[in-house]
Amino acid sequence: MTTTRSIAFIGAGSMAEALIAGMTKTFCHPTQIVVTNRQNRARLEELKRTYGVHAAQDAQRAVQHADIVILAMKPKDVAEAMAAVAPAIRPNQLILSLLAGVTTETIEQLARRDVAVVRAMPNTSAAVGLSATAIAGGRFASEQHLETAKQLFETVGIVTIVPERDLHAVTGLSGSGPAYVYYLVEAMEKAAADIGLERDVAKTLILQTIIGAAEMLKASDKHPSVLRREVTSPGGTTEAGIKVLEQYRFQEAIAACIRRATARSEELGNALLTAIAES
Ligand SMILES: NC(=O)C1=CN([C@@H]2O[C@H](COP(=O)(O)OP(=O)(O)OC[C@H]3O[C@@H](n4cnc5c(N)ncnc54)[C@H](OP(=O)(O)O)[C@@H]3O)[C@@H](O)[C@H]2O)C=CC1
Ligand SMILES: O=C(O)[C@@H]1CCC=N1
Repeated sequence: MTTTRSIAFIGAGSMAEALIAGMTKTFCHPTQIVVTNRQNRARLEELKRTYGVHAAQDAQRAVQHADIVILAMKPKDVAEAMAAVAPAIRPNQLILSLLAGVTTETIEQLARRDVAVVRAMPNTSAAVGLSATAIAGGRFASEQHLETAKQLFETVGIVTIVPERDLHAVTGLSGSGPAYVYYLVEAMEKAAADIGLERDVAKTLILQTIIGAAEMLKASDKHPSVLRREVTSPGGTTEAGIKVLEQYRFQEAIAACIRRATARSEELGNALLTAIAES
């Protein structure tokens, strides 16, 4: 654990909290972190109480004293947030952005300085230390900046470094990915109720089925389609069930979903650029 870094969060929502929970275990001491937001003072106090971090209302001051500035507001709010803190940004800082769709170039532009920016796409499983995070460096980010970002995100799961052009796809795949799994679980729970299973029993069975399948995928070298076939006895129940999924074009629906989420990431970045150009 380093003793020299100080970290300012601009935005104190669910992703900020998930990161703080991980970072304060091995990356830094809670007192090295200061959290800021737009207006919700009670939320800052809550984070202060829970994790022992500092809470501040003056974001510019928080940024002035930080080595790492973490942007954790929604993409639509970043221009306003950066306008408030840009005067305090120094060239030797690292700006770490969690924002879906927003490029490092846009962040550099909003910072009004040649500053190191690393764009990251974690997911909400960071809250339990199991995020799948991808990161990419901007024009002024060095190997060392990427390494620092990697270490930071490793406190909440696994980290892979990708070219920035891949981050829209990563966002559509693993950034939004937990929601797809939850949607499947919702569907399974509804189906279980329809076929008359008691709610708690169904919930336990579904959860263990998901965990078991995920562990199998992790432990085995086999392709998912092979693992699927191993469940599927000829003329059995699985075959009958999968045929229905095929009739409903399940795999096509998933592919379209991920493509659309990927395109939406690009749209969020472009919408911000338009808003900046018009302001
Ligand atoms: N949720 C997810 O699954 C994931 C989200 N992301 C990205 O992480 C970012 C944060 O998402 P999430 O934590 O879900 O968002 P939340 O809505 O939970 O939190 C947003 C935070 O931003 C603050 N904020 C808004 N405007 C400003 C401003 N002008 N200045 C300072 N702070 C501001 C809000 O403060 P206040 O309450 O006071 O308005 C709030 O604390 C997003 O950009 C998203 O794309 C990335 C990966 C996964
Ligand atoms: O839905 C969103 O825009 C954010 C980014 C990835 C997950 N949640």
